[in-house]
Amino acid sequence: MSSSTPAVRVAGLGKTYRIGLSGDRPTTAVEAALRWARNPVRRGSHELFDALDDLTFDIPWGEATGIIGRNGAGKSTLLKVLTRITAPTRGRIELNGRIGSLLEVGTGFHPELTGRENIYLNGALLGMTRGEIRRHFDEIVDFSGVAQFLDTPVKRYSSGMYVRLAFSVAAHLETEILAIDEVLAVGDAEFQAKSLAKMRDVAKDGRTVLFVSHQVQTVTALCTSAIYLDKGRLAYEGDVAGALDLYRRSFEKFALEQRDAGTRPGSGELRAIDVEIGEDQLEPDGEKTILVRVGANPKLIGSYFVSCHINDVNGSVLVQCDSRVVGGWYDAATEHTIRLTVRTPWLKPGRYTVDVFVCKTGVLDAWEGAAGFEVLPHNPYPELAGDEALTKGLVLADFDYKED
Ligand SMILES: Nc1ncnc2c1ncn2[C@@H]1O[C@H](COP(=O)(O)OP(=O)(O)OP(=O)(O)O)[C@@H](O)[C@H]1O
Repeated sequence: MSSSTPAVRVAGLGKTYRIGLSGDRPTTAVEAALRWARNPVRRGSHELFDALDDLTFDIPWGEATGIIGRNGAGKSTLLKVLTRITAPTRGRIELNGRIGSLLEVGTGFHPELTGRENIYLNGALLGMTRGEIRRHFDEIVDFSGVAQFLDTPVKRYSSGMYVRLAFSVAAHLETEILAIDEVLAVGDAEFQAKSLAKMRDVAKDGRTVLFVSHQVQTVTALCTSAIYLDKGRLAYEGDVAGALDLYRRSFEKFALEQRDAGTRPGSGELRAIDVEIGEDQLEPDGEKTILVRVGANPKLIGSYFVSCHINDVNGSVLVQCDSRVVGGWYDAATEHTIRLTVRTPWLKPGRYTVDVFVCKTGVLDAWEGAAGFEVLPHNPYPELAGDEALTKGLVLADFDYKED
């Protein structure tokens, strides 16, 4: 690897999916909504969707580069294209070294083979000799902590064991470039910390790490540079702080845009007018009340229902709540304010967002990020408010729940 040529060079890279075919469908309503918002073009009889569009960038040697962007921005697709899991539709990729990867759990290993056999298989696929693999074998096994199960087929591994071994193989085999997707979040906290340290060492050795994550803290801790993708396009490349700033601002911008019902997905025959949370600061086990005011459309025949998602900061849906469960169907002839109450689960302190859907047979209105709330660290002495309780030493100050 010469330092004058970059580790990765990408020029005019694009990936277009043909959508509407089985297996290519969006998996969630929000996903469908996001696609709709990106105005897929119809070319001929197919609907084509640009998951990546005209990306051009270089990644130098020794960088740990974070790939940041909102859900559906194209982060995983970019890693899949770089690692040749999927072919690009346009453009050019230059990898000036071998690339090891850890993408979705379940890819990369052969389920019927044992841990030991998979280590050799992976090494061979990366073009390594048996001798080279043997040299790293012990450190791979030690790091992964799955020594006891080395001769067990990996299909019997838990997802945590699987990820530990897969990460260990990817990080220890001598590939010059390492591509890791969010998947590490599957492991326990201790393993995540150990993996981050390992990735930092890999970059210090002059190799290059590409890392996809929604976790702002992890990106800050690991990465030395970042690229920010927005709807499949490269919106920023540079330092981590700049990329994270854009990422944070995209949520505010998106929330503002979504207030304008005309920009939201859905048939529009009926729209939510307003969404409120009973209280915007809750205890971890507090009841979450979501009030959805829905307008009227006397021309709409039949009744509708509402549902909502509660999402964590990473955009994962934690709770889905649906008025149909309690027989909540509403007549569109008049305006209604519908109350959805979620009594469980216990939520860890942090910031949550709420998506609201007004539906009949299809989606009439999908309002992503319609409201948000904060779950506070539990105060066992509610008679003393926040700071006062802390200064009196009554509340444990070392809660581990630092959200960004
Ligand atoms: N095989 C496929 N066929 C059709 N569309 C696809 C396929 N794979 C991904 N897409 C679409 O391409 C877009 C980008 O997906 P990708 O998984 O790369 O995004 P991401 O930024 O990694 O999102 P997330 O943060 O949610 O994982 C999404 O809208 C997704 O639905």
